[in-house]
Amino acid sequence: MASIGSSPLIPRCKTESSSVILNSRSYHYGPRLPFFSNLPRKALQSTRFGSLGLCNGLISSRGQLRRTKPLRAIDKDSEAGDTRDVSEDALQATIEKSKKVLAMQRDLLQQIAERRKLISSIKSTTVDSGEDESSYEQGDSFFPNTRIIDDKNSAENQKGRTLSSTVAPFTKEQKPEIPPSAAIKEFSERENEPEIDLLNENVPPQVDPVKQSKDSSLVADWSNPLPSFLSSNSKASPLKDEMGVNLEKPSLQLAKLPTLKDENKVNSEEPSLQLVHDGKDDPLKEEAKLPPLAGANVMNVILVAAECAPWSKTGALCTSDIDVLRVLIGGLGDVAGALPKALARRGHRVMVAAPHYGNYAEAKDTGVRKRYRVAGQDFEVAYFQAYIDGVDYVFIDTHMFHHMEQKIYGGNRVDILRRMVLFCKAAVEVPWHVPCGGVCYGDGNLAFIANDWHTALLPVYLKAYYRDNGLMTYTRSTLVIHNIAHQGRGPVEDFFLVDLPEHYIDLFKLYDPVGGEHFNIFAAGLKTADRIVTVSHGYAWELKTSEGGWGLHGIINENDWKLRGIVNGIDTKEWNPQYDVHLTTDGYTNYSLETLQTGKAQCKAALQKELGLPIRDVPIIGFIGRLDQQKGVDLIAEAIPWMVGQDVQLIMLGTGRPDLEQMLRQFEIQHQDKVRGWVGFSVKTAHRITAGADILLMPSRFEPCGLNQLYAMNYGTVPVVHAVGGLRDTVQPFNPFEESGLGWTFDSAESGKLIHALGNCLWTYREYKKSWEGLQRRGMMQDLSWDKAAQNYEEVLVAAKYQW
Ligand SMILES: Nc1ncnc2c1ncn2[C@@H]1O[C@H](COP(=O)(O)OP(=O)(O)O[C@H]2O[C@H](CO)[C@@H](O)[C@H](O)[C@H]2O)[C@@H](O)[C@H]1O
Repeated sequence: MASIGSSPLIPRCKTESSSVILNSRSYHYGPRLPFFSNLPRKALQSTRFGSLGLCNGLISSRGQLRRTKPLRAIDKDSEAGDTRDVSEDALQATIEKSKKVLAMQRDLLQQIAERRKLISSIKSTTVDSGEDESSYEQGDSFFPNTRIIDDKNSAENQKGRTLSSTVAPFTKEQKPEIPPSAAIKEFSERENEPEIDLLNENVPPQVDPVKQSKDSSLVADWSNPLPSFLSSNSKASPLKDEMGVNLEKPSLQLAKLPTLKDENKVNSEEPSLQLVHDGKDDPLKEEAKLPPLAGANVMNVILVAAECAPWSKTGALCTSDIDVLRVLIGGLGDVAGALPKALARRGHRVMVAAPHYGNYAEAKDTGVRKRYRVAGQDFEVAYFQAYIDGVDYVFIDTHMFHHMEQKIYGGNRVDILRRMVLFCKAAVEVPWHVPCGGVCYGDGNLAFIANDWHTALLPVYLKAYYRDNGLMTYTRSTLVIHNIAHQGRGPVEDFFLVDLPEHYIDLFKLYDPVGGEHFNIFAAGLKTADRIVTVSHGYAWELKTSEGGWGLHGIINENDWKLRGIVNGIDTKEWNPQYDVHLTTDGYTNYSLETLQTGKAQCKAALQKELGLPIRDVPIIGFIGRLDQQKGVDLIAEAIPWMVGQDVQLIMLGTGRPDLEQMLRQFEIQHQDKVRGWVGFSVKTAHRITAGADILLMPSRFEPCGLNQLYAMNYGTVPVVHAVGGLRDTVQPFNPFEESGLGWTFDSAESGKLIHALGNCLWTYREYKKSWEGLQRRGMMQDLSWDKAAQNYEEVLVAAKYQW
């Protein structure tokens, strides 16, 4: 016989007269707790009065004991020392009343069960199975709450404390909506609560079904923008107060039931659009294994970046004079294109806010218009919005951004600064103004992720304009360092372009031997952000050194407590040889681990053909990247005489410094049969080189993370890298004795070292085919996806959330 008392959510009170374990200390019952001990044993047994009384009339809204009218009379009498029997009529009335409540309760449970069944059947037609079900017991009559408790405390729950089978089983499809971590957390909170064991299955918990169904609307609390400790999970929730501790959880579980829209996007706040982007056409979807969800950590996240693939990703020559080096960013666009999707897959509601450089077909004008003042001038801003792959994209439109996609960081220093000021001012208010799927993000439970100096003003504005004034109190900001070499430097007078209170100037002032006393946007952002992330562990360490910190190492050391290195992932949909859209024409082919040898050979021949190189079996060395000091192109230049003496082909794709571009052209002219120097920015060619080359060269002088080596390994292309920053983190050196490792590394930025590493690599390619294949396969078999990184980002965002 199932007992309602089995639900761990329902405080247990053993009601056999001899074993009543109510404890006045834990329940605050009041001074005369054992009043019912005076009741005749007969009355208790025949009417189960003890249970009814306790559970139906004696537990107050705060879980305290409250007395029903008849009991009060009894109590009074007993106080007076009168031990007369309880009035039969009063007892009967109480019993009748309780039966009615019980009937209503059952009815309600039935409704819950029906809803679950409906959802399960919908899910079973739309969701792929294949998940490991072992951790989700398939008990057929368990209330969800009970199940989770069972997982945790199975021994305890062997005692038959299960709920009536009117409730459908907790199916695996429901897993995303009832995150184990959340449930376990709630449970552990409850473990400390007093327990009352209801042995009688006829005893209803103290519930007002009308209220309960009304309070099912607490569904909104799951996505409540308030921090979770202020949300309905709190022990002090109104539900608990009104209905007794034991009834809150069923409502919440009901609230977390998946809905149709949730099927298509984990983000439960998005309405109809969910169905539109269900990813049915995505060939990867079937294979994609759902990562664990964020559970109780779910929050609203807005990633703010000056570029976002595929809409904007820098590649054109930058003529900026705001940075120490006149170079481009490119990897930032890739990260802004991929990390948000991974965060959304974990269940967060995620938006990317980026400038609207061109007319993006997917983005629709929201009609929202706002005006922002930049350096004394008003600018009107429009917001365009799209929803793709579970992510909201909000493009901030103003005439300053138009047609800048080829020169995102181009123009004179003041122009760039004005663009970034306007962008950050507009971005920080996006959660207030821009409805996505009809609902604004709001500023509660909100985390901004700003990226590099371009958006380092955002944490500063968040503080100066809002948090200092009691606004956006629950909003947090994390600043990601993709490249510390670009800092947004200028003369101190630039401070007056950023429209901040005078006393904020100190945040921006920095002195170093390179710039003297100057204005430094990155410095202010690093100091103000709640958390700092950089894109690898190695780079996190380098940033703290005077060589790697580029003048900001002092600030970074001071803020070390909030710095964390998280290695980038890659977009395994964009960069996957099996589905790469750039490998479907011109003789290229898609390939996988199984078809690696034939597929790659075909891509190699296609690449040679496309670039006019001799088509033969010779190692192809590739290089893709910005042509600048960072990427070590000069080391390649020094090694060229040695390289052309080898039987190899070298293909370089890049754009950047004019002198280095010229050098590329020159190499090609001089070594027509061996070298191709492609000056320009071509995503298609980058993909094709990655697929067709055997070796990818990355002699970067510094490399915060590096994406190309990750792409290369995913395509079975073996990297040869300078062991710095993220390159050291991600390319374990080949060990021929153990047949382990992923590529070759060299430990200082010297052409001799490069040649040595590359020489060993070529030797292995030619002489040790098995080892070579092992290297390729190990590279391809890694999980390079963003899922792990997204989980780490989530930890950072959660840490920021609870930081005051
Ligand atoms: N000519 C060209 N044509 C086509 N595509 C081209 C190209 N030149 C570069 N790319 C592409 O641009 C991206 C550059 O990625 P990197 O990691 O090298 O980034 P970058 O140094 O710009 O970014 C910074 O941010 C990223 C992201 O955090 C860090 O990985 C990195 O270390 C840091 O310097 C890659 O997708 C690459 O294929």
